Amino acid sequence: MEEIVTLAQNHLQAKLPFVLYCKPNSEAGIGFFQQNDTVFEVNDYTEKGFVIATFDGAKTYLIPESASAVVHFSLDKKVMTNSQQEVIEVNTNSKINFEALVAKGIEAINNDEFKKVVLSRSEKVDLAEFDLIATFKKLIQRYPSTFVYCFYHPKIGTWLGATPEQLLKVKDTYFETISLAGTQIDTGSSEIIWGEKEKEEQQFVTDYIVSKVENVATAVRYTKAYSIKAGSIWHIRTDVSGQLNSDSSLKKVIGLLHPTPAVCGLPKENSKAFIVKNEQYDRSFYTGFLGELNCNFTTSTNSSDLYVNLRCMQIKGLQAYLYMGCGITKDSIPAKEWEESVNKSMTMKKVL
Ligand SMILES: C=C(O[C@H]1C=CC=C(C(=O)O)[C@@H]1O)C(=O)O
Repeated sequence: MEEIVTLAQNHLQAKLPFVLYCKPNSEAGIGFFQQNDTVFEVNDYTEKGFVIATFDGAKTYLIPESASAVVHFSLDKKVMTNSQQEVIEVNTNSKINFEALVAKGIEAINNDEFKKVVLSRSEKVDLAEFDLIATFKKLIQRYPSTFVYCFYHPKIGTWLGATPEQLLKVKDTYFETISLAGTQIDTGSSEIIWGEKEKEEQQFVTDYIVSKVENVATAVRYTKAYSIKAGSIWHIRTDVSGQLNSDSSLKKVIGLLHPTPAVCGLPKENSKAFIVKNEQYDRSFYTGFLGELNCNFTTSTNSSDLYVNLRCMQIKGLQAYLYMGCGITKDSIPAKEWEESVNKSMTMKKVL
């Protein structure tokens, strides 16, 4: 890991783009070190490299393999305990604004504008000091079951995160994706019980994904919903897989899935319009997607491995902008959704 730290620090100093990432439950990580500062964009999804796309689909950037040194590194994964005291400061204005936004979302659901909408907020945290690579290392140690990354491009920005959500994995015609929604904080109990609100919220995602992939694939299968933990947060998850039809391009499949009701809503267009109109900030790469495009850089085989950009933050100088969102249904309670967003923010706050 020390070699990669030096490489990344040199690239930072030279203002050259790079990305470091580590797949869920992996013993090794990968770094892409771009050799120039060109901004590359994905055109037709046949490109090879590391992709990062915005929520609104407006920008899909690439660190191309052809312009980069690709470096493998092993991880120093000493597991961190959660014993640290967590100080939760409540910003009253943010709470009032977020709860009002959620209430507006519930009202729109009651007016039949849509069935579900995922509403989010951004929180600025002032930092006394910040070390990008050290923070990335802390994310790896704390969240080994997630996709952890740190992305730097002098003309695009600095982002890092630890996401529990796969968007799409494709190898030849075989694909996998997941439906992830419903949140509860880990209390240490071995029995995880879900309320009807959370079950319904996750079922919306599963139904949407299955209905979309059935248009482009055969032999579609899905598991029973089960509980899964990321850091100190539990979610409900269903695994979906199948065989893509020969004319189902990556571009087509991603276009059908993204953004799923896990980060947008149902139906997609109405809920997206509500988000864009009412959230009053630009999600940018939060709830976009990122990962390997057309190459598994560990095995050098042709496959794609993409994740939804959750539990992430953008760094601007000595300020971190944290992003967190909550699935809103007719049964949502604004104060509970606020609390959920605070719990999600702790994923990032613990490493700052
Ligand atoms: C939108 C986020 O989470 C999504 C994924 C899992 C559970 C979610 C929920 O319970 O609302 C969200 O749908 C986020 O973490 O910012």
